Amino acid sequence: MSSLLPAATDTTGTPSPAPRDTLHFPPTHQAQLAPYLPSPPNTKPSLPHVTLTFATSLDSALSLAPGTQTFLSGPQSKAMTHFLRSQHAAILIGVGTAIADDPSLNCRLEGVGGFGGEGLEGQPRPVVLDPMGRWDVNGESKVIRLAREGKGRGPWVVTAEKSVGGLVVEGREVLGRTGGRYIVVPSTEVGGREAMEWRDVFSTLHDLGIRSVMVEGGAGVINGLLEPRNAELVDSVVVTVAPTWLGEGGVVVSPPKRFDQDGKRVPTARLKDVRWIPLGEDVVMCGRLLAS
Ligand SMILES: NC(=O)C1=CN([C@@H]2O[C@H](COP(=O)(O)OP(=O)(O)OC[C@H]3O[C@@H](n4cnc5c(N)ncnc54)[C@H](OP(=O)(O)O)[C@@H]3O)[C@@H](O)[C@H]2O)C=CC1
Ligand SMILES: Nc1nc(O)c(N)c(N[C@@H]2O[C@H](COP(=O)(O)O)[C@@H](O)[C@H]2O)n1
Repeated sequence: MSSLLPAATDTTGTPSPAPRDTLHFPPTHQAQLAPYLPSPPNTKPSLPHVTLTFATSLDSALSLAPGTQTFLSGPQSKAMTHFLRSQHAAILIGVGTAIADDPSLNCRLEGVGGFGGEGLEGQPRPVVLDPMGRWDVNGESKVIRLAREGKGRGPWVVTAEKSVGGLVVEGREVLGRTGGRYIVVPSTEVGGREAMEWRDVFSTLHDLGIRSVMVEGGAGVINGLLEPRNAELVDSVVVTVAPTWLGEGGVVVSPPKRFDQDGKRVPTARLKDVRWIPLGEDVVMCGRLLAS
């Protein structure tokens, strides 16, 4: 992933103006994040670098209520998120987020493709984990519209073998036209759902050439990745903490309880190598998961 990207020019060599929603993240702040970014060589064979990142309230909520989108990040930390997006080959979200947010999942940082840069340089691949084929991806989905406008890539949708037969043809066609596709990952039926091992999801993405993944959420995805058995898959954690309490009923980051060999309750996960970076009214906390 690049840091200095060539400016897009028109046929006369004049730089094209960047869109109005273009974001800027200063180099001094970029340098503070550097230790947590993907940098080759990746030490995990056949797996990408994985960064777990999200914005949370002081009561650990990602949004006010299920099915709703809540803006927590201030302007500076939003620009930080887009800088992170520019540094990863893919952004992954769960289907709950795709349905609730209709997200853009592109990078709007100054200098990336579609935002002053050439082609799709620096644009990550959106990946939606949708084992049951619940996401109605269509021509009006924001991620598709942006891909059509050259401001992002077409999404890859990770689904279960069992769901393939039920996928609507329009979804397939819409994905195909923007360079997106469905990807099948092995799954096991658990309580009527198709559960996937995160190792299988990431190794499939690695097989498809993806060397770094920024996992943005939502709660189901994050809580699963914070389970001790998945800790070794996560390389960095970058959390934006916003100075607000959303109140009861929010969608919260709170991974399952953990017990030691004697059945005594212990913390589920903890970070090491922690750095706190104040950005506007928010604080961005970076770290690495302690091995369990
Ligand atoms: N503040 C922030 O930074 C962010 C906030 N959000 C917010 O989070 C909320 C959405 O969170 P949530 O509802 O938890 O949804 P998620 O986006 O976490 O999606 C959860 C779904 O993903 C699928 N999934 C997750 N893990 C697995 C697995 N191991 N194997 C197979 N499938 C899996 C399941 O789909 P299925 O149900 O089909 O089995 C599951 O129900 C929204 O309100 C959104 O706005 C989201 C991202 C970031
Ligand atoms: N960093 C961050 N801060 C917030 O306040 C958020 N609500 C989110 N949500 C994540 O970003 C996606 C929406 O942004 P785009 O439309 O893709 O620009 C959303 O789907 C979550 O993944 N993130």
